[in-house]
Amino acid sequence: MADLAQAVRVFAPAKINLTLHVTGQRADGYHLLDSLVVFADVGDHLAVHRQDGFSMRVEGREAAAVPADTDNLVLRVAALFKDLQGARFHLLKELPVASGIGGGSADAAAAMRALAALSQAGNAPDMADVLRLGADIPMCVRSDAARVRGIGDRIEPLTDLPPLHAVLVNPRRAVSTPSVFKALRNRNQPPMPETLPHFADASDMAAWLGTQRNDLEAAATSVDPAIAQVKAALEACQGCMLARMSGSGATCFALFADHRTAKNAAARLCEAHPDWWIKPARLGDQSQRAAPQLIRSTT
Ligand SMILES: C[C@@](CO)(OP(=O)(O)O)[C@H](O)COP(=O)(O)OP(=O)(O)OC[C@H]1O[C@@H](n2ccc(N)nc2=O)[C@H](O)[C@@H]1O
Ligand SMILES: Nc1ncnc2c1ncn2[C@@H]1O[C@H](COP(=O)(O)OP(=O)(O)O)[C@@H](O)[C@H]1O
Repeated sequence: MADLAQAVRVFAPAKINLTLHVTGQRADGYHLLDSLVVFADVGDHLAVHRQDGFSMRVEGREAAAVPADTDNLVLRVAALFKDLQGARFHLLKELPVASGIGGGSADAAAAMRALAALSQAGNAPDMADVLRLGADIPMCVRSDAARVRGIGDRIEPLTDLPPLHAVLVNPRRAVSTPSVFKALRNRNQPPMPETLPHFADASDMAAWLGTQRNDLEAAATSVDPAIAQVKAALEACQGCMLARMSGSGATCFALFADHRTAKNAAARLCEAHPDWWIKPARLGDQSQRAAPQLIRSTT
């Protein structure tokens, strides 16, 4: 049998909630959601080496706000792996923290994919324990387009979505997810239709998305009014087919017909708002890109 790999690198793609309907609330306070989720070719990068004992280093443009101790979701998810003796993590942080695009969840999910490649089968943690760490983590493990219901635990893969071109914008202001859920007025909104339509192309899909919602948008905007400014700036971009907030904010996305139009819009926004985090992105299935890549092998 081949020896286990010694080290792998993994990409942790940003999660984008194209829709986010809040359909109820459980007795424990968690909200029931119905969300169409895709992943971006923008994200964090994690390298994981086998070693005895755990250690972590966080670098990159967005590293300052990220804990590098046992509060980091990477170390917290690693602690759930049975019999794992240790690992060295090196996180390159590109995604803004507490921004509604699941950065911490994406990192935790990337650590799970890496540790699955580095450890013996059977060591993997229970999904119920993972879900308690972060409701977004299970959907980020696959990093593939999905309809997500429950509190994030009912994941149905969506295979025939058209590729989407977007611009992601964060005003560089962290928004806390619990504070947004707390500010929510209506916790019982209608779900998406039981059967989603087939989309001929990106513009067909954007038109349908326009009939759906992010039910957290008003609550998040009451927590941080800068979200309204970000959304208005995206809506004013040439070729914008739809602008909406992702997750609990503050990141908003806009959809465009092609990558060139998205890149032009991003360039203009960068000129007008040099202090914002602005990225053109391709949205869809990132599962191949997110798969662990061997750094060194003993085989
Ligand atoms: C809103 C969403 C939509 O995808 O995304 P983000 O804004 O975080 O990216 C997620 O549901 C967030 O998932 P995640 O960020 O993992 O949240 P968790 O750490 O599990 O929960 C943080 C807090 O948010 C609230 N929470 C979270 C998920 C949920 N379905 N109902 C809730 O009420 C709870 O108050 C919980 O204590
Ligand atoms: N690897 C990580 N990256 C980002 N935040 C992390 C990480 N580990 C723990 N956290 C904590 O998780 C909280 C939520 O961050 P994040 O996952 O980026 O939010 P969101 O899901 O809204 O994008 C932050 O306040 C941060 O302190």
